[in-house]
Amino acid sequence: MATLPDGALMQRAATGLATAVADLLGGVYGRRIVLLVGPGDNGGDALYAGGVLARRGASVEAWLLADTWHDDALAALRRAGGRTSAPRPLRAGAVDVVVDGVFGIGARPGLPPRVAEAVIPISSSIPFVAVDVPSGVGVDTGEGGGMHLRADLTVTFGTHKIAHLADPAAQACGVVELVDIGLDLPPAPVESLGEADVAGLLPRPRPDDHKYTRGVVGVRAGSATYPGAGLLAVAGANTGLAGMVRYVGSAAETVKQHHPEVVGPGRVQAWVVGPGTADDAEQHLAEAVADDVPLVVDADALGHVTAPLPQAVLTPHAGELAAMLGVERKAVEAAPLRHATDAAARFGCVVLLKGNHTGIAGERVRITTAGTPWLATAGAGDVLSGLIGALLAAGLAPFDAASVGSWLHGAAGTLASDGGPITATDLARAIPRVVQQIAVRHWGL
Ligand SMILES: NC(=O)C1=CN([C@@H]2O[C@H](COP(=O)(O)OP(=O)(O)OC[C@H]3O[C@@H](n4cnc5c(N)ncnc54)[C@H](OP(=O)(O)O)[C@@H]3O)[C@@H](O)[C@H]2O)[C@@H](O)CC1
Ligand SMILES: [K+]
Repeated sequence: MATLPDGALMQRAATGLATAVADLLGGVYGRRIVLLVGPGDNGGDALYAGGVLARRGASVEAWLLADTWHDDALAALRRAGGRTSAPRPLRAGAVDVVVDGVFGIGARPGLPPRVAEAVIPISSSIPFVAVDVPSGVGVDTGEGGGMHLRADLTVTFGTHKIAHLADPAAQACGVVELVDIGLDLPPAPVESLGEADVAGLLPRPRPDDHKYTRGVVGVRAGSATYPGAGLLAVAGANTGLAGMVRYVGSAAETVKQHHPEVVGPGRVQAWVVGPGTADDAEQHLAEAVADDVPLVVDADALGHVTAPLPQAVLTPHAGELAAMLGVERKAVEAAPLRHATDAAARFGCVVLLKGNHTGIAGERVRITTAGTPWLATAGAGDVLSGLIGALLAAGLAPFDAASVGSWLHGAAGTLASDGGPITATDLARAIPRVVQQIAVRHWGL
């Protein structure tokens, strides 16, 4: 900022914001726009963007929701023909868009009563565009906590903030659009893999490979009561990413019928332990740990993790993590990243907390944004643990195996779903197709 003329970054931000609003509205002339304006530069961005839109023929009114505001930005809006007005209830169709410029990266979580009173009587059918973040969310934690606004589109600047990635705040952002304002940024404490990152991390078979050099993954899952969990964990492991899959458990007959290439007990480079193992979970976990290879611990086996497991990836959902940490499920859901990080420190390993945006805590934090809400279906977690096990067996470090596995799982869900419902079996079948698309796009095969 020191090297740029005063206000240059804000002008870039406001121009990007105005363009995004115009795109959303499909035009500017004659559109009716309300700006919710707070005391800081976030309100300044909204006011400057309002000025740009007013010049292009929009009717722009600013609701000043704090005792102070960005003076120069308000003057610019006025010069362009915009006006200020008092908050009023807005019925459906009363205006075309509301722009939330109340608080940005300077926000404390929660909303003052004056803002809440202005916003509550606005019809939920009017589109909201958040400037930088929906006001009131925990910008640097993704935690929801108190009251906050929700957006259909969030226009952010320079880089994504944790609130755009981590639930529950991420769910309040709608579609997130990043405007490049030319910042030079340090390494991020939280990362989100994209397809090219996954392409760089995925194990790639070499010409001199054979099945054993590509890694063998062992699956300890399923029981007489839950043979399906064993089958689905095997389906996730048996997607071609490792050289071979072994199965150990009481669903061996069913597994053999569905997966003729899967073999029985023997040496493995990684274990998957837990899905559907019921009463056998503790013994399976003890035997897998005794092998001293990396392992995925899921479902029934999670309750038997008491000591640190340095080579493990734990894959709980919110309820399982709550039980492991002795807290309420609600507490985990309100602050998933914090609880995953706590668990990673406590159990000395990588913790992958499943959710809308899955969080992976290890040496750093990664958040998976790939996926679809259709993935919330029985057995999808079993497929994920099998898949991560295969990546461990293929030689990825636990943190990479968990985050790459989670990304592939999300992408396979999206591909299989194509906008409609899916089963865990559809999901597993789509994994090789996702890998094939990555290979074609990024490896030049
Ligand atoms: N930096 C950059 O690179 C660029 C930044 N840009 C833009 O600037 C934005 C950041 O602006 P900002 O720093 O002025 O803070 P902002 O969020 O507007 O508000 C702070 C004010 O709100 C108040 N307040 C906060 N929470 C509150 C609450 N819950 N309840 C009540 N009051 C609360 C807070 O009060 P205080 O905490 O001081 O008591 C303070 O007065 C950023 O998001 C982006 O839009 C771009 O233009 C380009 C480049
Ligand atoms: K905002």
